[in-house]
Amino acid sequence: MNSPLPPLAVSLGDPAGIGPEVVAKCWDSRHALGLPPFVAVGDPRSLSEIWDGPIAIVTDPREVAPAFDQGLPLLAVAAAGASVAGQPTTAGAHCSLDSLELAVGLARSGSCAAVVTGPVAKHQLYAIGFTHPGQTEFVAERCGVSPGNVAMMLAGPTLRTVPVTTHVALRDVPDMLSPALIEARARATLRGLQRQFGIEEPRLAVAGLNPHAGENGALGREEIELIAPAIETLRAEGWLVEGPLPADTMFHASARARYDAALCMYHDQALIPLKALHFEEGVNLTLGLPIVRTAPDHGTAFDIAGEDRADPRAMAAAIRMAASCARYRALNG
Ligand SMILES: NC(=O)C1=CN([C@@H]2O[C@H](COP(=O)(O)OP(=O)(O)OC[C@H]3O[C@@H](n4cnc5c(N)ncnc54)[C@H](O)[C@@H]3O)[C@@H](O)[C@H]2O)C=CC1
Ligand SMILES: NCC(=O)COP(=O)(O)O
Repeated sequence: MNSPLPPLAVSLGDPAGIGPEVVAKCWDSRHALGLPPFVAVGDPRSLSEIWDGPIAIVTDPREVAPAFDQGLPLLAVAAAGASVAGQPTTAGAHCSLDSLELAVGLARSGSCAAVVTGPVAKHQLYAIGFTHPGQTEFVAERCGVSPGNVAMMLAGPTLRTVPVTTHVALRDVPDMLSPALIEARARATLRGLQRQFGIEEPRLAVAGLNPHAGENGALGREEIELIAPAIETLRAEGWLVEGPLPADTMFHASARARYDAALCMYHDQALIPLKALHFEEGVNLTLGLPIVRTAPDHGTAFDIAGEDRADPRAMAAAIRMAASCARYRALNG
């Protein structure tokens, strides 16, 4: 018989965002949503302000499984100052970073099976001196992996996408692209499909950067000079890779059936199709790490925080996917 996984660590994200609400709703519906034991990591007041359910304060992940049916287990990280939903503060940004740090540490130590990160506001973090583009790169660094060697995958029921460049200005994208970066993201994606999803021979579709994938160089030369050479290298290594494909025709239903993941050149090229199809259940996961990390695809949604309107399904999908990837890794190494 398989031994049970340790609990998952779920950071609440920005205390003024919808992270606390969707985590609380996940706990409320844990049986219906099929969720394994998890421990929230963050500010208790961000929960009690928007939820009157039971909170079980724990100090050790080993207390989580026995407490899980009594209340939402919480490892407390207090924010300096009150937390008001919809009103982000500098203290809240510090709290979201401390919660992320603790949750990642729990996964790295093995006392939690995986980390699921709640939404943070990037501009709030940048304002307190956070130098990473996002949580993806922060987690990579904490795990001792170069940010270039991880992949930010957005996954839904019928589509998985990975942007080569992540949180950068669009005007900087062409200069950041290189065959080496495209190859590194592709390898992290392909190995992640094998290692976390059990797809033995993964198929990767690679998007072009320019309209019509450059139209033979008439509409841009990145496909010829950067993307096609990277694809050739990957094919020579034995990977099943096609492209560069025109991005506008690679996401309809019959095109999606031909690949396991789409490698895209920039953030919106990857995230628009995923969120258009699967916003309510989209999961962001980081491939290439020694730990499992997932997150819901949405952000802090300050515009609806505290109004009991936040949909918990993406957080639930992130928790389920973290558990399933952790189980797969535990069984297959
Ligand atoms: N993984 C993360 O930590 C992410 C963080 N962000 C951050 O979130 C902040 C806000 O970003 P936005 O682009 O406005 O995206 P957002 O996802 O926070 O909100 C976009 C729209 O969707 C709605 N929405 C989002 N999640 C929802 C849910 N679970 N239920 C119901 N409605 C929901 C919001 O009310 C809003 O109208 C930014 O500062 C960004 O940095 C954005 C995406 C991911
Ligand atoms: N748009 C995706 C996103 O913002 C997720 O970023 P990260 O904080 O998980 O790196």
